Amino acid sequence: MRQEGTIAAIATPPGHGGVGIIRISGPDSHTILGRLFLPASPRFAGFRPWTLHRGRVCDATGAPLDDVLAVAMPGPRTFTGEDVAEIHCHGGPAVLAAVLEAACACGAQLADRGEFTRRAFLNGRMDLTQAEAVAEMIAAPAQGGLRLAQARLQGLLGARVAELRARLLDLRAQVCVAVDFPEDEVDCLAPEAFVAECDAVAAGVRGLLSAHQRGRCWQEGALVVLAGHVNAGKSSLMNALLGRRRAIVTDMPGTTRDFIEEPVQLAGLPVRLVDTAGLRDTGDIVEQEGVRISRDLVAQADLVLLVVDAAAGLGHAERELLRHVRDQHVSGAQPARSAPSSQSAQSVVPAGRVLVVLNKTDLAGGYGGAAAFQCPQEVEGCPCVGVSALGGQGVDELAAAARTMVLAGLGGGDAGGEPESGDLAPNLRQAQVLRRALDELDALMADVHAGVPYDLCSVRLDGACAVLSEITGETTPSEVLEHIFSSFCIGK
Ligand SMILES: Nc1nc2c(c(=O)[nH]1)N(C=O)[C@@H](CNc1ccc(C(=O)N[C@@H](CCC(=O)O)C(=O)O)cc1)CN2
Ligand SMILES: Nc1nc2c(ncn2[C@@H]2O[C@H](COP(=O)(O)OP(=O)(O)OP(=O)(O)O)[C@@H](O)[C@H]2O)c(=O)[nH]1
Ligand SMILES: [Mg+2]
Repeated sequence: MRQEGTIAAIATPPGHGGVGIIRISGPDSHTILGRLFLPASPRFAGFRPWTLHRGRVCDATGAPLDDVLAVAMPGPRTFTGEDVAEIHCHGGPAVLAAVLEAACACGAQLADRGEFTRRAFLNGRMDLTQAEAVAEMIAAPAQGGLRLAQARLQGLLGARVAELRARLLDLRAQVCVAVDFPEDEVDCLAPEAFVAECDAVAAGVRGLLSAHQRGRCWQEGALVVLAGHVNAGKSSLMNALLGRRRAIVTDMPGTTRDFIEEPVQLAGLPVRLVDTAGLRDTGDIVEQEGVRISRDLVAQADLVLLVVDAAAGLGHAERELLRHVRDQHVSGAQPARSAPSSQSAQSVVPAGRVLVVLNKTDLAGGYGGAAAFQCPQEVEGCPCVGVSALGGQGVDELAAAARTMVLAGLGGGDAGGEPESGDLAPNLRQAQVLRRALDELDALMADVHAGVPYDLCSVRLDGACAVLSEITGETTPSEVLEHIFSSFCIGK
C-alpha cells in the first residue's frame, strides 16, 4: 500500500458541471500548486492557508488552461492529514483532464480509488467506520440512509464499539487478577459475574446487529422483485410504480426476457425494484435463462410482489413460487441470530416475504367471479392488494403495503419510521465482524460455565477484543482495507 508521494485526482463527478475540483494531497502539493498557478492579483504574496485565490492555471509551455480559484491547506489539520491543495476549475471534462495532466507533469501521481480517504485513515484523521461512512454518504439513495451515514461519519458507531470493547478489556483485567491471586477472595471474579458481564456485552452486539438489517435497506435500498405468470402485468406495474415508461409492455406473453432493475422510493422507502421474465415452461432458451434469473431474484428478494391477473387467480406457476419461497423460509434462509426481533415476526406471517398483487382489477369482477371486484384480505396465507397497473388504482396502497412488509421483515416494524440522526446501523462488513465477535463471546460463556480455567478463558476474551477492533480498523487485515478503499470513487 503506497503512502508516500503526492497524489492528484479529479474530485468532482465525471461529466459537465458548474465547477470541477482537482484535489492534490501530499508533501509536494503546495509546490505543485505554486508551479501551476499564476495569480490574478499583482498584490499576491503567496497562498494564505485555507483562502481561495483567483488566478490562471498554465501548462508546461505557459499556455493558459483555465481561469480558476485555488486553495492551499497545510497539514496535519486537513482531510487527509497531509498538505492539501485544490484547484476549482470550470467543470468540463476536457478542462479537468488538462489541469490534472499539468499537475502530473509537475510531479503528482494519479490517485487510486479512495486513496485520499485511505490516507486520512492511515494518518489517524478518522477510524475505519468513518472512512467507510464517507463512501456511504456519497452512495446514500435517500435521506434515511444519509442520516445513518452521518452518524457513522461522526464516529458514533466507532465510539459504541470502543465502549463494548473497553468493557471486555476491563473484564480481562479482572480475570488477570483472579489468575494471579487465586486466593484473594475480595478481588476474585465469580464465574456468574464473568458470564453476566459477557452477556451484557453480547446483548450490546446483538442490538447493533439487528440495527444492521434495517439500516441496510435505508442505505442500499431493499430488493423488491416483481414476479408472476407471463402477461400478469409485471412490467405495467413496474412502470406505474416508477411513474414513467421504463419496461416494454405488450399483450404478447413473454415480452420481458431479461430482468430490469431501477431505484425508486416506495412510500419513502428506498427500493431496488426489479421486473422479471414471466414464469412459464418454455422451449425458448433465452426465455428459459430469464425464468432462471427470475427464480434467483425471488430467492434473494426482501419482498416479492407476486403479480396475478385478478380474473384468472392463482395458477400452477404462482403456487409453485409460493411453495418455493415458503420452503426457503422454513429452511432458515435468513441468518437466525442476526435479527432476533424478526424471528417472531416471521413465525406470525409464514410467507412474510410475499405480497400478492391482484392486477387488472378494472377488468376483473369479484375474485373468483362475483360482480364487483372485492379484494380478499389474503391469498394462500399471504397479504393481498388489488390494483390496476393500467389505470393506477391501488398503486399507492400497494407501495405503502410493500414498505410496511419490508420493514416488518427486517425487524422492529415501521413504528420508528425513518432512521433518525444519531441512530446506529453497522454496514455489512461491520455486521459480519460483529457476528464473529458474538460467536467468540458465546464460546467464552460456554467455557466459563464448563469450568475452563480463567487463564484459558482470557485467551478467548482477547480474541473477542481483537475481532471488535477490526470494526474501527486497528486490527483489520490489509486485504480487507484494500477491498474497502477500492470500492470508493477516484478522487475520494
Ligand atoms: N472543496 C472541498 N469541499 C469538501 C471537501 C474537500 O476536501 N474539499 N471534503 C472532503 O471530503 C468535505 C469536507 N471535509 C473535511 C474534513 C476534514 C477537514 C479538516 O481536517 N479540517 C481541519 C480544520 C481546518 C480549519 O478550519 O482550520 C480540522 O478539522 O482539523 C476539512 C474538510 C466536504 N467538502
Ligand atoms: N386492463 C388492464 N390491462 C392490463 C393491466 N396491467 C397490464 N395490462 C395489460 O396486460 C398485458 C401484459 O402486460 P405486461 O405488463 O407486459 O405483463 P408482464 O407480466 O410484464 O408480461 P411478461 O413480460 O410477458 O411476463 C398488456 O397488454 C397490458 O396492457 C391492468 O391493470 N388492466
Ligand atoms: Mg414484462
